[in-house]
Amino acid sequence: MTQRFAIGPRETASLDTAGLREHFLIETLFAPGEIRLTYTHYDRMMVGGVQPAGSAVALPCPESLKARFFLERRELGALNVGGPGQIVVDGTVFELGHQDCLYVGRGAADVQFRSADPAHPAKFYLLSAPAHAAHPTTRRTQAEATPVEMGAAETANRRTIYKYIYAEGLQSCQLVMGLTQLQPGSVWNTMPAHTHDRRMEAYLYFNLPPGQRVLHLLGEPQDTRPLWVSNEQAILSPPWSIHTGCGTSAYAFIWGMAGENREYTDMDAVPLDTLR
Ligand SMILES: O=C[C@H](O)[C@@H](O)CC(=O)C(=O)O
Ligand SMILES: [Zn+2]
Repeated sequence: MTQRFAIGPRETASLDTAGLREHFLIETLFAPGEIRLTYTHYDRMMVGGVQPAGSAVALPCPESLKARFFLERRELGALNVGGPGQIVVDGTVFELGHQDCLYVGRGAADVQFRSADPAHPAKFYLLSAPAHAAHPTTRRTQAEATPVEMGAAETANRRTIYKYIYAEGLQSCQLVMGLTQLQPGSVWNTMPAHTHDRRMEAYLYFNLPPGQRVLHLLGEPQDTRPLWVSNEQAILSPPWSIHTGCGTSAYAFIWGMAGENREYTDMDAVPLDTLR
């Protein structure tokens, strides 16, 4: 498990490209047969990926958690961006197709990830936050995640938003999680940009065609920095930072948050003409 310390706007503004990438980019989330976890000190959110191959991969309990099992004091959101798979929680099997989501509540002692077909593996993107209560382990399929259309072709940001874990959806302590798919020809996400200093956020960019990239923007609204991101890489967004991006083609991303509340609409929009 790797670790990322929380840094503030002043240190961020002094970083060069390599420094920005070291702090805010997670380059590899998916490797065959492996689970990869990054412990961030932004709201203690853990960001990870697991790509089961021929056999099941268990959710480990890293020593640094000082816990008896991973979810002893945590909750987990898992969203499948690969082929069909299963998550087995204390013996109960949940089938997860492409872009289906499972919320796993505090207290689950044994969590196993499986691919239905190792030749077309499942890829579960994982977010985990500290939890003070046990909410039921529940699946929400993409079909159940009521799509909302946003943006317009004229501003190159027509996109569909699917919400899974949030105040009106799957219940959690802190976690908020969903997916945004850009329409063909649209390239801008989350524009106008916003902050929400009550919550950190992480993005996993995916569904990016080979050779295409996303130029992600972070930083304080009046002091922004670019970060070039490839398919299936994740970025961390501190609570004080904007998080927006422009692709060289359409793409999708999973957004996830932890912090003070679970209201999807709690965002402080930044007027476009004030961005620097
Ligand atoms: O706080 C909310 C998050 O930044 C995302 O949900 C934004 C997003 O998916 C979009 O506008 O496309
Ligand atoms: Zn946001």
